[in-house]
Amino acid sequence: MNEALLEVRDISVSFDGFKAINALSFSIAEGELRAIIGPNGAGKTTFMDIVTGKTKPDAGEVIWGEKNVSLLKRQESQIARLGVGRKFQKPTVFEEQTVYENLLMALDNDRSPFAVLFYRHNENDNQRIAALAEEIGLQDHLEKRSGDLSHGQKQWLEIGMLLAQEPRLLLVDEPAAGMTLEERQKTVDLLRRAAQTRAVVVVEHDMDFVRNLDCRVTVLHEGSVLAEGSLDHVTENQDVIGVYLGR
Ligand SMILES: Nc1ncnc2c1ncn2[C@@H]1O[C@H](COP(=O)(O)OP(=O)(O)OP(=O)(O)O)[C@@H](O)[C@H]1O
Repeated sequence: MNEALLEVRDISVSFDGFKAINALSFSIAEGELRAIIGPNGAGKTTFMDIVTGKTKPDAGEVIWGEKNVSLLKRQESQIARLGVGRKFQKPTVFEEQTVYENLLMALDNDRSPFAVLFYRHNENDNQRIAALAEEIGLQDHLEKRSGDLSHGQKQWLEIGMLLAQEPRLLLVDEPAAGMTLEERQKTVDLLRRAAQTRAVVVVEHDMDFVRNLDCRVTVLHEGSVLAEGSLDHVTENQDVIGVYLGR
């Protein structure tokens, strides 16, 4: 019986002989908020690529959910349907559409082609969109063209679009990049709120942001876990200090 929502076991991957991920093992619990930090090239993005099926490791296992499903045998689209959502660094909202329309498109409505043909906005969708907009702090911008949103607001909209699909695990890559201080604080609040009902894994370089997330931190270095625990705990670790100061 596997109690973790996601477990990576002893995974390795090499690119042209260079080990980007080296016997990496760790797990994420259901509903957990986790930050992953580490210097450039530590393997953070490659880890996300492996979980989402974009990159297949040379060795190891990636185990998902209470049924211990192996994600390595699944394609990217199947992994997304199993409940893994990924937020890339650059926002990719539909700029010409309003906030409302972007959220509507993202709703995971199971409609037959026939139903789509006769689709009318229904009260249920409207309520879900209102709740999502509230969750991402865009409730007063529903009719705004998405291209006119600030960088931070676009990022929140994209997070909202991912939440619309009700993932059990949300992977977020460097959300603080390019944000104002105020936007960062709102993003921290948003991610902490999101993690109340699902697991959220945040890759981030900004240490103030990570501190404000106030969650367990995993430090990656050369494709393995170097340290894990609270931010205070890992920043006192001599190996971590050495790596960050460029030993
Ligand atoms: N497709 C690829 N082909 C060759 N090398 C790659 C590939 N993807 C990643 N790498 C290398 O693997 C190592 C790990 O990269 P990765 O992007 O996962 O690190 P990271 O921790 O996300 O770094 P950063 O903080 O800079 O985003 C790097 O040395 C990178 O150059």
